[in-house]
Amino acid sequence: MPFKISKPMRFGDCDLTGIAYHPAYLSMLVDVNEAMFASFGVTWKELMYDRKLGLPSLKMNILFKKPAVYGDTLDFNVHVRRIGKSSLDLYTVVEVDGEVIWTIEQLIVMTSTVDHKSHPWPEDCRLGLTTYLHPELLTDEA
Ligand SMILES: CC(C)(COP(=O)(O)OP(=O)(O)OC[C@H]1O[C@@H](n2cnc3c(N)ncnc32)[C@H](O)[C@@H]1OP(=O)(O)O)[C@@H](O)C(=O)NCCC(=O)NCCSC(=O)c1cc(O)c2ccccc2c1O
Repeated sequence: MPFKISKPMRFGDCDLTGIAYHPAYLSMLVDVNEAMFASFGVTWKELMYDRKLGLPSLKMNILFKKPAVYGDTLDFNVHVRRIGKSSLDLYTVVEVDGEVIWTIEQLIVMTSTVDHKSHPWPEDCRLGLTTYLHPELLTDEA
């Protein structure tokens, strides 16, 4: 089962032609990633402030298939494809009324915010992420 959450397309998320502006999508994606961690009890605030850990993206591969417009509801489906020692391979499918609007392959690496080097996943994160694990969605290009 992927992690699922919905987000409204607001007026400020759109360009002058009325379709989604892609930086707004990426900003929503960060909120979605944060909500996924919160769903298994790990808050980013605690990770960053107390444990001094960060979650920068190393790689993104985005496909915009159809435009979304003001008033649409974006349904995010986040699949965990692989949990490495410090890396995390996510595949997110975003739909409006069951139609795929955009997809993103995202490689995140857990890092120390002290030296900005990679850091192994803490056990609670690894366990929580396993909830959404779909290794069958891994592709050779990932
Ligand atoms: C992220 C890096 C520190 C990694 O450096 P490096 O590659 O030297 O580290 P390792 O050799 O230890 O590898 C770690 C891990 O990554 C895998 N890997 C490395 N390169 C690749 C690759 N090209 N393709 C696939 N996989 C790769 C490697 O196999 C290891 O996997 P394991 O699972 O085996 O451990 C360094 O690259 C770096 O600093 N990059 C810059 C990151 C950046 O600036 N991103 C821009 C956006 S930042 C951002 O979005 C963001 C930052 C935050 O601090 C946040 C904090 C909290 C929440 C959100 C944040 C956020 O969104």
